[in-house]
Amino acid sequence: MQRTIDKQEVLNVLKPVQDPELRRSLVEMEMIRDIDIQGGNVHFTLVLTTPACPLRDMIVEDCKKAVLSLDGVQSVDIKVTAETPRAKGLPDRQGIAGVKNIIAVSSGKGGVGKTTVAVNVAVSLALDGAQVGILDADIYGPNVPLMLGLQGSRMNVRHEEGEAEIFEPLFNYGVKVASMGFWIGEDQPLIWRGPMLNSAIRQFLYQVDWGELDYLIIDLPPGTGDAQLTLCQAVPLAGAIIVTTPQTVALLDARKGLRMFQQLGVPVLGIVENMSYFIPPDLPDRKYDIFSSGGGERTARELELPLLGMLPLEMPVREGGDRGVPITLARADSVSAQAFRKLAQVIAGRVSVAALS
Ligand SMILES: Nc1ncnc2c1ncn2[C@@H]1O[C@H](COP(=O)(O)OP(=O)(O)OP(=O)(O)O)[C@@H](O)[C@H]1O
Repeated sequence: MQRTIDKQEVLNVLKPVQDPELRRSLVEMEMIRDIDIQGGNVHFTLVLTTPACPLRDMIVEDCKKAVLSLDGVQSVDIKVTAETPRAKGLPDRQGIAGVKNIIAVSSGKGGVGKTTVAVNVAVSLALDGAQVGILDADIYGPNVPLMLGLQGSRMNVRHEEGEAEIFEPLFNYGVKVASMGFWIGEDQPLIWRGPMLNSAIRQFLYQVDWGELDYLIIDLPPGTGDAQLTLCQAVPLAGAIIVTTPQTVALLDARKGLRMFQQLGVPVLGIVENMSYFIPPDLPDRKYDIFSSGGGERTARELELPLLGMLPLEMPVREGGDRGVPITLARADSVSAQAFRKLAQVIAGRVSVAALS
């Protein structure tokens, strides 16, 4: 005879199961919902804190194991969904309605792959099911349109009675995109001066019709100038990421960036080391440390920041960027694509931890 299992029993065995990153009980965080029991078959919904949860499989396995330990349970069916929490941020900053987490991607100097990281992280989050936007604030060289296959596009502007102009973002590969390049033309050199720059950036933050977003990625210009200051002071950032390469000079630039964010009260999520090692196209199983190894780890240690990921230098990354098809889509099984997917999940995990702690 089948024993009757009740919901409370299921909740009781699930109580000790924790989200390993948040280190809190799934039950206490109300991540277990809609329990339905049909004889020995238990169904429920697991609501994660990000669609890009890095530990999703592990959490599902832990839940299954716990419920199967209950006497009389024959099968466990778990539907996994996600509700991304909203970043806290300082009270004097004005959030963007509908946008839960704003993440700035920065670098101390140009050419380290900041835009490549921003674009591939955005696409990776979208591939995991998140609602994602990217704001190209790199006014001195807006490369996001090129890398997302939107070169030459223009943003539509809506004028509503008595309202400010509203810009409609473009959309490609699951990502909403706004770029200075859609406005001024990618090849038009522009000299931005303080107040003009300030108002352009504010328009891009608050007058783009972003809709509902789990993550808005901002590709900052390199360095620590006016644009970075304006942005960091305007919106409540969930966090900033500093992209570096392994050379020792990069450490100095990274430190400057870190200081700026700290002074502005912006949490730094960690360091991303790009071009960590080289994978030759004809020998994809080989790895060469061209810039000396361990630079990113050393930088992260010295700055007391986590190293969020190490990305290889691989030709298809540049080719994908130039062709407007990010490596995460163009060569989804490549080492680089896998590294970007993992990086995006690590970032999403950190953002959730920060929002809920
Ligand atoms: N991991 C990588 N492997 C191969 N090529 C890469 C990698 N990362 C970036 N690149 C290439 O290096 C060049 C510079 O990258 P990117 O434009 O992303 O840098 P950036 O830091 O945003 O530069 P800037 O801010 O000066 O515009 C691009 O051609 C890009 O395709």
